[in-house]
Amino acid sequence: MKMVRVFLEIMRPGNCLMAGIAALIGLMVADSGPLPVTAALVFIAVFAVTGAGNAVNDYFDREIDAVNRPGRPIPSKRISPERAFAWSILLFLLGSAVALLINPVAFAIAVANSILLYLYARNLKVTPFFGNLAVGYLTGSTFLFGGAAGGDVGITLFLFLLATLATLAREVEKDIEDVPGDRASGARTLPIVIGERRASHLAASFVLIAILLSYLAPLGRAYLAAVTVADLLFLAALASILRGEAPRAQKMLKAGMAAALVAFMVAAASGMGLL
Ligand SMILES: CC(C)=CCC/C(C)=C/CC/C(C)=C/CC/C(C)=C/COC[C@H](O)COP(=O)(O)O
Ligand SMILES: CC(C)=CCC/C(C)=C/CC/C(C)=C/CC/C(C)=C/COP(=O)(O)OP(=O)(O)O
Ligand SMILES: [Mg+2]
Repeated sequence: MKMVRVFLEIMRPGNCLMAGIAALIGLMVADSGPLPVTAALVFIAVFAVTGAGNAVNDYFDREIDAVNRPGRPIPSKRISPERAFAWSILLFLLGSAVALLINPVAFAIAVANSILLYLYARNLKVTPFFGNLAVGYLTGSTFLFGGAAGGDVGITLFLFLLATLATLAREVEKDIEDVPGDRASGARTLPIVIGERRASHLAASFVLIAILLSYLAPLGRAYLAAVTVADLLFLAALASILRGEAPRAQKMLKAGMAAALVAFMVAAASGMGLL
């Protein structure tokens, strides 16, 4: 049982769940009456590919995590690097195969994201800003994947933009938080290259633009009420960013992202005539 649990733990199931929900929102925004089997395939594909990305990330990060996060599955020796790597490849293949059952566009996104997640973990992560850009695109792509499965990427492009901006801000704040360890290991992250102050101002601008754009969505009054909760959390995160409190800012940004998913679920439900 412990072995099964560590295979799930290395996937970071909380992130996989958020990503799967985002993809379902994209599906419901694109198609107000999706078939249950399509919804199941969308959720499974995104859950598997996201989990693969997290597992392969821990495989390539095992030396850094042994210092910064020794409790994680590989540095704590609860799973071998080889098994973690094999598990990630299996999940990439499973997620892409399930996406193939949906339609060719969904399959193309799943394969492209799988390759990008692998390259991020192996190389891209340590390149200034491009690593952040990759994670920002990948997070936003969950909505595009759901929209593609529903046959209309349309408005999911707007959700893609919001999610990418919020994730970019959070990734920059996580890099500011990690500057001591990254500097010691020679990683050239954005705050190390342009300075923490400029990097935090960039993160703040991403959050501000995302908040302003979130009110432009033609998604109904119930959505506006729900997204206000998310935007209040993003405003709190903005205050933390400007005060130089990166650890608090990145946690507040994740809370805002979760609240924003609820707001998008409200929009999808009202679009389906459920509200
Ligand atoms: C202003 C506004 C309404 C913005 C929209 C925010 C939104 C809906 C974001 C999308 C949330 C989402 C699809 C999350 C998927 C999973 C996830 C948390 C991805 C980004 O995190 C990657 C990160 O590097 C994981 O690190 P950690 O959380 O520390 O394990
Ligand atoms: C739409 C499809 C088919 C897949 C989407 C795939 C998704 C949602 C990816 C979301 C972003 C994500 C979870 C990326 C995984 C890579 C990752 C764990 C980045 C963070 O890693 P590090 O920068 O090493 O920081 P930590 O490991 O300390 O969190
Ligand atoms: Mg990592």
